[in-house]
Amino acid sequence: MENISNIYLTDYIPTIYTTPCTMQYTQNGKTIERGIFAERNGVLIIVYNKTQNVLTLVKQFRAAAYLGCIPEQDRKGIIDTEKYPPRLGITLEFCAGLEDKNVPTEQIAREEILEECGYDVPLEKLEKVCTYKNLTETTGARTTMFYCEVTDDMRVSKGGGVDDELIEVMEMPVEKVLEYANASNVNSPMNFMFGLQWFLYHKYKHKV
Ligand SMILES: Nc1ncnc2c1ncn2[C@@H]1O[C@H](COP(=O)(O)OP(=O)(O)O[C@H]2O[C@H](CO)[C@@H](O)[C@H](O)[C@H]2O)[C@@H](O)[C@H]1O
Repeated sequence: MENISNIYLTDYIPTIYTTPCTMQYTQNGKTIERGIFAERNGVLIIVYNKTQNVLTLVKQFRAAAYLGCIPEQDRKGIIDTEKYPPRLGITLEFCAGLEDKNVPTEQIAREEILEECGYDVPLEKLEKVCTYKNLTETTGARTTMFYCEVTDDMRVSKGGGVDDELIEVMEMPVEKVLEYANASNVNSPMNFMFGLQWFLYHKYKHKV
């Protein structure tokens, strides 16, 4: 996973995943401009394997998380990977994915669990938690969070993602996840911290 080299930034190349734009509006007579990096809506699934009593998480290299570790003055040309090793961009997250098909959100979530974590779950196993905004100022996209309990017999593959995804599935006892999340610097997104808090409060306290 960390075999990453030849990293450099280019001008923005349009993709179907992100749309940068500027919104202008007049508020109380004053013209305001706001830069927006619109992105697609997505799903996040807290997967708990109740045979093993572990949370099923995913580890992967995230380009934006890596970029955030590099000061602006060192972003020109080929990035110095001795100074900024690619492991800085490896994050631990809940299973997640973008709503890139015109099918119900539950179906997107089911497919992400299969592709990333290797569990084939019936739709009725998915418990919708809530839908929330990712970042209100920069993207405005929403994520629908689900909770899903799985058992060993639902495993049909190793998971690991599809196409250019390179995902390592990490099945961790809750105590280990808590140890990780209690560090002063955590290489995980806000939705991981939120999902973990939700799980502890609504599910885990009833299990111990
Ligand atoms: N910005 C981008 N530029 C180019 N290609 C891209 C891209 N984002 C995705 N892709 C392509 O789409 C593929 C599938 O992505 P997924 O649907 O699995 O979403 P991902 O797990 O990256 O999380 C995504 O969805 C979750 C849930 O909303 C978010 O938390 C997370 O930030 C978001 O990356 C990637 O392998 C990549 O090829």
